[in-house]
Amino acid sequence: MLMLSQPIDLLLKQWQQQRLLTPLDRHFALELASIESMPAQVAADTSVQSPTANTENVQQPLQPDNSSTSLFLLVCALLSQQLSNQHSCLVIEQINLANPMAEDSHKYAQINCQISLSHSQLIEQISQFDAVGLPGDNKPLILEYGRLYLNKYHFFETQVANKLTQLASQKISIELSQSQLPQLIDSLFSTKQTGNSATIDWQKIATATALINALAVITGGPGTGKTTTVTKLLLLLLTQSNLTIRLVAPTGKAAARLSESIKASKQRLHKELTQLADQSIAAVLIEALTTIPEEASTLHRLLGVIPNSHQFRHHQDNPLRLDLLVVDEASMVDLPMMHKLLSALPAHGRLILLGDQDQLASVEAGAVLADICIGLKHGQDNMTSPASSPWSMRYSQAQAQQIGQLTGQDVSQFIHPQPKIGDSLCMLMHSHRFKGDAGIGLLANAVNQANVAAIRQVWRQQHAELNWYEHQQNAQGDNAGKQQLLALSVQAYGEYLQQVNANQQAILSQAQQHTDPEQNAPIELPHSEQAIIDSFNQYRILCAMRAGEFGVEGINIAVTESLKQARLIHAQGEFYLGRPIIIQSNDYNLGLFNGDIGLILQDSNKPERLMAHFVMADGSLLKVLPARLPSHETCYAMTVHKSQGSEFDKVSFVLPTRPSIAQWQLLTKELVYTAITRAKNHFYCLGSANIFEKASQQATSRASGLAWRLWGESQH
Ligand SMILES: Nc1ncnc2c1ncn2[C@@H]1O[C@H](COP(=O)(O)OP(=O)(O)OP(=O)(O)O)[C@@H](O)[C@H]1O
Repeated sequence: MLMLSQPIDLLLKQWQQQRLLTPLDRHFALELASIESMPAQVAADTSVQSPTANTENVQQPLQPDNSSTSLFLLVCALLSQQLSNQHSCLVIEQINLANPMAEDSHKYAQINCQISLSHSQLIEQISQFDAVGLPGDNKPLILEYGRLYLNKYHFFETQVANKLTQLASQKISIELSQSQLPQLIDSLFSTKQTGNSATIDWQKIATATALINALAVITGGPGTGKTTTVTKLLLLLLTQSNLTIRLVAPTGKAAARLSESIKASKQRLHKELTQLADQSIAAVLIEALTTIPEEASTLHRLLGVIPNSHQFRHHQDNPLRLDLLVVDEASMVDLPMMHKLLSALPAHGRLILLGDQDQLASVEAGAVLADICIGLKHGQDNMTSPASSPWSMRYSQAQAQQIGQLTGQDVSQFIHPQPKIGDSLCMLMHSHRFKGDAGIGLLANAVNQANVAAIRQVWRQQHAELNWYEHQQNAQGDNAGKQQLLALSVQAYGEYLQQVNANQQAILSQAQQHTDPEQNAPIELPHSEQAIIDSFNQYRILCAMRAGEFGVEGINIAVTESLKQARLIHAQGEFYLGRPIIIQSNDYNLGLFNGDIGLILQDSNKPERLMAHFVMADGSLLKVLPARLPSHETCYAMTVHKSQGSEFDKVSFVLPTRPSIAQWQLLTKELVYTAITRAKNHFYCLGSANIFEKASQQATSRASGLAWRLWGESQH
């Protein structure tokens, strides 16, 4: 069955040493082998270094190995490797039989293992193992349609698919003859605002979608009007009935931004409504507008964290008390979290998912939002070029008809014989932020379509809002691009640090005037804490990598040094005035979570004391003594992953100079797209054209059966 250069247990160890497997992957395989009642000499822990383990780059002759134990260990190691890389399962057909442990990008890897079976024979062999069962079996591994799962992930995936399909099938009936809804919709979506009455107004259709379906998934890139649309549709829903609505996002930062966006959108809408010609309609809408909630919380807070437990207070048997849940930044929600969220939804609960399907997938397993949307990829059936295929809606006849009645929009061209969950989906494609020929929008689109010619053209056009810093040596032997990046960063963070320093000066001069602290009047500071935090959030350096000179670690050190030289910071101790920090673990007692960003500032109530200042999801300010902070690091630069759900006026994106094989796996088009779309007005990139272009062509693919469960055979 196998051809091996060494016994499998030694090979597992070798792959671990070569970092193709993690220690966990290897132990997972060995542990399962013990359940499978494999021979002791193989199943036993072989963690002691074996003198025969061959890690040299020498090709050993392959020997046949027909033991099912060896095959089982190999398959378990491959499954665990997939799970470590955020896949939900191992797709047997995708195993490279000629060299199963070789990485895709590592074409010349030495061959030390081959599987001498066809994929279908391999599936048959795997199904014979004791530890492998069929869906519903109480076995550690589940094999279904050629996908091998850990039982737990199979359960999550089937539950998520079932709940989404069931929600999508729940229609909300509207008695149109007695409803004011069509007039209300018309009043909210005037042609003046959408600009062009001849084209389809997808925001209007997204609104109708959420009015008539218990599940609505509204997706689109930055500035396509997701928040504007959801505000309007909440308004319409609230004119119909009193609903308990909750707004959530995966992180505190994203929740705070959702709150801000909803508030801003309500204000804009209020202004528009006061100008409506029909005063009676305006009165109905303005009244409902005031009842739209503004406060958003994190998913964790909504579900009720139980400290030191993976369980939440709300679940299937203690559902959430709400009628409608709006989840923003849904692309960040991983498979286990989506399962927990859907299980906690009450039976009558409606769900609206908002997000950008093209952004980075969740940090943990799965790519739930992308899997939900994949059925809208036109031409997906032949899978020729999924990255660049266009999106196309997929409606049932009844849905198209109802949309027509509610909005006056004709979507009959999108009627599909097998709409599946398509009736619940609506994609907004027109960005109102990056208008026409704005460079950031054009670059984001070109990357999204993995279109190298278009990427080159956008850079050639020399848009004012796009700047390229090349990794190249200058006469002094320094990296010229990096020097430019550091100069820009000193200038950009300089504005924030000048405010911090101006406050310090004000405090010092006050202290000099009043030597008796008892007599100190409250100090009038030139800049409020909020203004300082807003100033810091104007600019951010986003790195593709964590480690190395051009990773978060190296860039943070370099920026700190440059700011010191510019005398903008006086970084003597660990906690110096103005140091930005990012939290790296959850502290439920303090209410701080992984990814929260804080600034070390003087406490306005007690200026002699430095405190870490955080803006919470509800917009309030949390001050924490530095000594009490959970693990954290400096945050002039952060990873693109951690920047999801945030936006900055200016963004610098840093690519590595010579990525390793492992680093190449992280350099994907979703990463580049996410970095670009964090920038509102200026995008700077430090890199090399070939790395930028190659990364833009690498689409993330997460093995999962969710798309197939939701959309059927064409996504198999
Ligand atoms: N139909 C429209 N016509 C004109 N401007 C619009 C329209 N829809 C939204 N906008 C404007 O576009 C901007 C972005 O809208 P909005 O915040 O709703 O987008 P979003 O998709 O939620 O963005 P983000 O990706 O930042 O969450 C806002 O200034 C909004 O007023």
